[in-house]
Amino acid sequence: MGLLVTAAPVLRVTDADVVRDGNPILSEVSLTVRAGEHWALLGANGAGKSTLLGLLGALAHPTRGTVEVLGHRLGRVDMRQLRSYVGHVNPRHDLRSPLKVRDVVLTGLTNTLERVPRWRPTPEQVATAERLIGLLGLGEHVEARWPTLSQGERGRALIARALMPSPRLLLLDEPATGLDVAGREQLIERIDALQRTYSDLASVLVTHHLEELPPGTTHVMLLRDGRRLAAGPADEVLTSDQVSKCFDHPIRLTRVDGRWSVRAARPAGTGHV
Ligand SMILES: Nc1ncnc2c1ncn2[C@@H]1O[C@H](COP(=O)(O)OP(=O)(O)OP(=O)(O)O)[C@@H](O)[C@H]1O
Repeated sequence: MGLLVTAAPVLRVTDADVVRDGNPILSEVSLTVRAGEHWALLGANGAGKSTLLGLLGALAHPTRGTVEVLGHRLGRVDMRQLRSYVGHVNPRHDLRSPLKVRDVVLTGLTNTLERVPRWRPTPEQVATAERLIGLLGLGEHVEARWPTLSQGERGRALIARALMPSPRLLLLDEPATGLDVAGREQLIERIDALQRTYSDLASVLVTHHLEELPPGTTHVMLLRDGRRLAAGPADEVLTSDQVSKCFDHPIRLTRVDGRWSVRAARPAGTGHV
């Protein structure tokens, strides 16, 4: 354990800029993520969250500055190979064939949408897939076929898939989008369970909804207009004042039982009696 704490950070972004079509999308963003930390990237629509997640997942290079993923500097390393060590959960998983949940999860080992012809998992790999399916609360759906799953079940199956290669880093891009309240709560419960089970795993979750933050969120970065507004331990960064600045709206933030909730702050004298 001690070794891991002092080892190279899982992610290190230093003064990164991203410019697309001449427009600055990210400016001077720095971020260090260490083993066991669970970060949330928060910001309004268009703040640059997905662009930053793309750098962290070795999907794109910064225009300026440096990005190190698992100790490897982007630009000096085979991006495809590096990506296979990062668990990146993309809710837009364009699987067409009716694979069973177990097989979908096993495609995390080949990093493919479909099962690779003639590739056969070992009994240990099948056991790992089934254990992860259980951890994500899908034990009763091991044999279920992809098209029959609800959106929430698919999302959780994709997290199990991303965990198959035992990544040190898990990236979650708006995992609760489109879920009803039960689906969202089941997702959060399962993310919480996996963060407790894999204590060295680091994660970065992108969202614009503070209600979606798992209670184990340790750190937060607030992005506004492509710039880092604040970053650090969750309880220091998530104040009504800073979140109001981030979303450019007066917001009152509360935390109950580890979960956050927000509502618009009303000017004094306008509340209901
Ligand atoms: N390839 C591109 N060319 C030009 N502009 C782009 C490109 N990609 C993204 N942008 C712009 O960069 C800004 C940040 O986009 P990004 O998707 O990173 O934001 P986001 O915070 O994830 O937003 P959302 O919450 O809406 O998903 C947006 O204004 C977007 O229109």
